[in-house]
Amino acid sequence: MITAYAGGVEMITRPSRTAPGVDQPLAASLRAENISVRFGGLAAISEVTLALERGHILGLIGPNGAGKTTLVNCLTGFQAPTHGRVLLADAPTLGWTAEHFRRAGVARTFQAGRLFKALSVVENIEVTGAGLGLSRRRARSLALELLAWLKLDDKAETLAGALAYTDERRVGIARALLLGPAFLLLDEPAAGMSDAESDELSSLVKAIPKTFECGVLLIEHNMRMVMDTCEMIHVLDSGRTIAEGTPAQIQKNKAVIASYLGGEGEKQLEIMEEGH
Ligand SMILES: Nc1ncnc2c1ncn2[C@@H]1O[C@H](COP(=O)(O)OP(=O)(O)OP(=O)(O)O)[C@@H](O)[C@H]1O
Repeated sequence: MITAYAGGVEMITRPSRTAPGVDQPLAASLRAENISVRFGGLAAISEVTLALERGHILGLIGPNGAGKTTLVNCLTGFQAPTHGRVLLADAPTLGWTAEHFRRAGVARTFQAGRLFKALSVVENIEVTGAGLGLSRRRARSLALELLAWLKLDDKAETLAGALAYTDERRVGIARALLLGPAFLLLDEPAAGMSDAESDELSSLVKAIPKTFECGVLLIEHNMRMVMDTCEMIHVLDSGRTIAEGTPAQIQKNKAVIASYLGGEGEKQLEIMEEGH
C-alpha cells in the first residue's frame, strides 16, 4: 500500500497487513485492557488500562522500574501479559508474536540502538526496507527521505558504529517509520540529549502523527520533552497506574509529585519553568 503524506516524506510503503484479525484500513486504536505481567514473584505491571489512538501523542512516565518498558513490550508482542488483553482495532491479539504486531502496523524503538554497527546509517534503514520486500533502490530512496526529514541526511554515509548515541536514537526512529506504522512506540528517544537536541526532537515527534498518520506513545524521563510533546500522559508507579491527564493536570497531581516529579522529574520541571 502506498500512502501520500502531507509532510516532508512524500511517500512511504506500508507492508501487507497479514496479522490475524486485522482488517484494512489501519487500526484506529491500540489498547491495553487491564493487563498484568508477573516475573516469578515480581508484579512488573498490575491491572493497567491504556489506549493509544492514531493521530495522537500519549506520554508514559514513571520512576525507574515502574513497568514502562514491560508495558511497551506487551503492546508490541515482545511480552505476553499474564492477565488482561491487548487489543488492536478492538480485536484481541492473543498469541501474536512481535512480527504479527509489526505487520499490523505497530512499530517501536528500543532504549539501546540495535543498529548494525558495520553498516552505514542509510544501509541500516535500507535493510528494514529490504525486509519488507522493497527493491534496493526504493528502500534507499525512502531511507534518504526519512533521514532528511529527521535532519540526519548529513550522516547518511557515516558508519552506524561511529554515530553519537543521540543520533543512534534518531536512526532507530527512521527505521521504525520506514515500516509505515499505524502506531509508533518510542522508548526514551531523548536519553542523553541536551535541551536544544531534545527540543528539536520534540518538534519532530509532534509532527509525526500528521506526517505519518500514526499514533505515538512516548516513554521518556526528560520531563521538558514529555510536557512539551504529549497531549495526554499516563503515569505508572510500581507497575500501577497512578494518574492520567493533560501535561498541566499531571504537573499538579499530588500522587505524581509524591512518587516521581518530587524526585528526578522535579529538577527538570524547575528548569523548564525558568526557561519559559
Ligand atoms: N525479563 C524480566 N525478568 C524479570 N524481571 C523483569 C524483567 N523485565 C523487567 N523486570 C522487572 O520488572 C520491573 C519493571 O521493569 P521495566 O523495565 O518495565 O521498568 P521501566 O519503568 O521501563 O524502568 P526504566 O525507566 O528504568 O527503563 C522492574 O522491577 C524490573 O526489574
